[in-house]
Amino acid sequence: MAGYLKHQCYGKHNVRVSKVRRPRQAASKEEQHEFVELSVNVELEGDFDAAYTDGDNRSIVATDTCKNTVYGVAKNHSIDCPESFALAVAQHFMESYAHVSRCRIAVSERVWKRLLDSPHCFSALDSLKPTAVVIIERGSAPQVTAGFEQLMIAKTTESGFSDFQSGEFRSLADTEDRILASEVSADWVYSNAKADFSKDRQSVVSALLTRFTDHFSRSVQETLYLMAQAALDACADVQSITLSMPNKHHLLADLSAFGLENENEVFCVTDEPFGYIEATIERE
Ligand SMILES: O=c1[nH]c(=O)c2[nH]c(=O)[nH]c2[nH]1
Repeated sequence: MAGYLKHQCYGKHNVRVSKVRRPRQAASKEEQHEFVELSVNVELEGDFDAAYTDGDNRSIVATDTCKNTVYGVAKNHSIDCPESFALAVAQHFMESYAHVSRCRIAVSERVWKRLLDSPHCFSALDSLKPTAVVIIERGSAPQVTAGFEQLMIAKTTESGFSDFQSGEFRSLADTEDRILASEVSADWVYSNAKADFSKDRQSVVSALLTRFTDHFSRSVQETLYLMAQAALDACADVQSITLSMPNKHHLLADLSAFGLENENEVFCVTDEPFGYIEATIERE
């Protein structure tokens, strides 16, 4: 054979699981349901070389078993947040299979919110998607990363972009008043796995949003940096945070051909191409 097996990793992706909790209200006989839905990626590394090189499957935990493990852990544990569920699944694999050296569990949540006051009807219109990744290497403490995707935010003033490089291909004019819109993704890394994940999640999101509103933005880059610093200030257990803030352009529509003035009122919304802006801020 011309090559050797340098790296291998396998598991099951997009294992979708939902869970209903049916606590009975003390005061009434009505059940007030709670509903959570997660999509889970399982990846295992370890002593599986022979399956690749010799067709020897004896060490393989079937990906079907990986899928079933997600359902089993969902049955045996309450699903309080993506972080604690990812930890429980990762710990299950590490405790059950001594030849697994590293387990990575990535979870993303679809948030179902109670519809009106119904005890059992929900809607999932909310855009923010909580995420978590837990990695356990044998002999090391779990490494927990929490985050979210698809947080749509915009400000219709208090944003400008000026004094940037002039060059052969610059056409964009300086502006002191524009729309700033983004679909934010965040990942924050914990310094330990014993943090209060649910409380910290609320604090991080609230700090990010508050900072977004409270200043004149000179660029997406500056706003991203200020938001990330606010998140670190809000949560002592967070070691670093990565924010990705694509600039979803709202460009002033040129209505001059129709004899119409456009006083920062009507915009062309473009999905593509978009500005890509990302940074990681690490606690000093
Ligand atoms: O906040 C911004 N940062 C950029 O780097 C950039 N580039 C651009 O065309 N518009 C913007 N806006």
